[in-house]
Amino acid sequence: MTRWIDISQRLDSNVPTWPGDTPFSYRLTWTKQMSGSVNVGQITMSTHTGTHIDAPFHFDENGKKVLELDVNLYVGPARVIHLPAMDQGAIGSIGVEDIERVDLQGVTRLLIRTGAWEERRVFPEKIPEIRPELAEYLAGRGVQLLGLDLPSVDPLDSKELPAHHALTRHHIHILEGLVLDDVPAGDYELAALPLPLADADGSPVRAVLRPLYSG
Ligand SMILES: Nc1ccccc1C(=O)C[C@H](N)C(=O)O
Ligand SMILES: [Zn+2]
Ligand SMILES: [Zn+2]
Repeated sequence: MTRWIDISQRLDSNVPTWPGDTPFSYRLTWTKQMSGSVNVGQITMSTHTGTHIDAPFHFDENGKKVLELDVNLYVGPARVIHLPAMDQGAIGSIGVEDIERVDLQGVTRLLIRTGAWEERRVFPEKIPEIRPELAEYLAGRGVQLLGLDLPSVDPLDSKELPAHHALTRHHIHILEGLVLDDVPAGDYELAALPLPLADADGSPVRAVLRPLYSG
């Protein structure tokens, strides 16, 4: 039995938040001393803080909300690939030509390590973006979940969110804010389940991987 590796951002008061969005906080509503029996906590956070999934309702009024998403998307085999050119500070975009060399045979969950978000404690100023035409290419190869080590699949100042929309149009679901720094490229089993939030536009997840050995 191989062990599960945590690929989630730690949620504490220092976790970076999208500029202007709700800061993360955990506090005790009741202490054990106050209640006489238990500590009871309260969390306040944006649904897009740390490692999280986007529901289509995040960017589409008629899009699915978190509870309507199929849990099967978020558990199962996943391939991790590295785009080493990105972590040299050469921030660009991720398109078909960056992925073309990768064998995507049988890959339904693709996790991309760009290494471009180096200073984890600070929200990045610029990130590589997914070029919208990549959505069609990935969908054509059977990809249904795209995960990245970035806080968004579009440029941070984008209002149109072309990559979010293109991915959704092609039935590819979005997982953001992964921590893949120490994860070698290869095949894994992934679990990154959203909470059963009935009306939500996104959800934090605890994302974990364990190596899959074939043969
Ligand atoms: N938290 C926010 C607050 C304001 C505006 C955007 C956001 C986002 O998180 C959007 C981002 N495009 C995302 O991929 O989830
Ligand atoms: Zn998001
Ligand atoms: Zn997003």
